[in-house]
Amino acid sequence: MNIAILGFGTVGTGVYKIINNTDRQATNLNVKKILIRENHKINLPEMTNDIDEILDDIEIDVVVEVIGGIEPAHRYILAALRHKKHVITANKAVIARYMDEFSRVATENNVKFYFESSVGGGIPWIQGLERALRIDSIDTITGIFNGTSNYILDQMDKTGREFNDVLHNAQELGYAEADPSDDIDGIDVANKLCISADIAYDRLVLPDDHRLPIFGIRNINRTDIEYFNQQNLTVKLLGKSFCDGKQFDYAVEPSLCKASAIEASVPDNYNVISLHGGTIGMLKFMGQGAGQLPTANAVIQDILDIYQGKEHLQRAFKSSLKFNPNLNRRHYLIRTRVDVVDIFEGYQLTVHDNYVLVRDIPVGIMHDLMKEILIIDELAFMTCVPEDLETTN
Ligand SMILES: NC(=O)C1=CN([C@@H]2O[C@H](COP(=O)(O)OP(=O)(O)OC[C@H]3O[C@@H](n4cnc5c(N)ncnc54)[C@H](OP(=O)(O)O)[C@@H]3O)[C@@H](O)[C@H]2O)C=CC1
Ligand SMILES: N[C@@H](CC=O)C(=O)O
Repeated sequence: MNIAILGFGTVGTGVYKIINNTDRQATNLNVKKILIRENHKINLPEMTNDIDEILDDIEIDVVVEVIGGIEPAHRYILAALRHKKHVITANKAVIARYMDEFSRVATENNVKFYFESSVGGGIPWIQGLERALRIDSIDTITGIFNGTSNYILDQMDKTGREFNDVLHNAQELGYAEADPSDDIDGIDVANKLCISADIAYDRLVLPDDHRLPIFGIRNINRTDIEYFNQQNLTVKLLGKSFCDGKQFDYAVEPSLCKASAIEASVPDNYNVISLHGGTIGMLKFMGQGAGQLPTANAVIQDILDIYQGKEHLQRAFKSSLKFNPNLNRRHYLIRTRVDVVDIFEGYQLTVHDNYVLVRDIPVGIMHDLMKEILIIDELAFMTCVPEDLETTN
């Protein structure tokens, strides 16, 4: 099979390396063309600056889009599908926005659009989710979906280093997005949770929906982490969605995990993503959620699925499930210099050192109120607290 790689950065280079160095099934694959930016120097025979050279090459079967971002990735993916080429992409930002359009155009042109690497890097999460859906409805999707933020929190916890210092490391290791704000503000998790919910619920959940509760780890500091540690708790950035058959919710938020929770001990750039289905119960998928070779590995698994004629699930996005950001209520710890008594009028508040515990508040309302607090105190931080935690008494 002849392949074109669009974008020769961390993941694109990884795909090229694995294909050219394996003695297993990927020996049936050949990288024929690599698209690089117009102003970049051509230093490999496969390289070109001209997308049309790839689109018009009838020998190219598969286009791997790993440029990232929305445009021109969106345009190139559509053009490749319309030129009857299968498309594989790791680009969750563009998939989360255009999953329905890509799926429809792929079907119209009788080609495949696969994206295993877009959620959970090297973890076979999409495949696992699709398999689970053959039997069960999924009522829970939850987990650590971002390698960069997990690496930052884990390193801050283990080494006591500062946030920016560790973020810089994550960038050097190839984990972070071109704009790392996406990693630390929860946007990347939001994109991945949208893709997962699209598949699980057969309903499009668009990341631009301003009602989605999304809060990242930008404001966490070492003192927060030390305080949580004293209580034997570990903070993780989680994506969460629950469905009761008629409605679903959705949240991206820092969450405290007890030492006994699997999530608490997920290290470095690893992710753990869970689903719950009626007959299978809870299923957890763990592996490296970011990084060159694990991500490239998942890209190549998709190519091999096409090579072997393996069909992935097709969704029509026809479900009438309603989004309700306040479907669930949780407890939250907030660190802020703002007097929050009036803001949380009607809710039970307890002061714990520099933190205020708000009990039993609907998730969507909590996120909306936190936006108000951030206008006055831009360094404020909040985290969800386990329901049965003793300190909440
Ligand atoms: N890194 C990871 O661990 C993972 C990444 N992903 C996703 O994979 C995609 C690629 O990520 P990654 O490889 O890390 O990103 P990089 O920034 O390392 O690579 C992207 C490459 O594409 C190039 N590029 C940008 N625009 C164009 C263009 N118009 N034409 C040709 N080349 C272009 C960039 O060049 P330049 O440097 O000059 O901008 C860069 O070389 C992203 O969507 C990311 O979200 C998914 C899972 C894991
Ligand atoms: N920046 C992302 C890369 C993989 O999706 C992450 O850190 O998880």
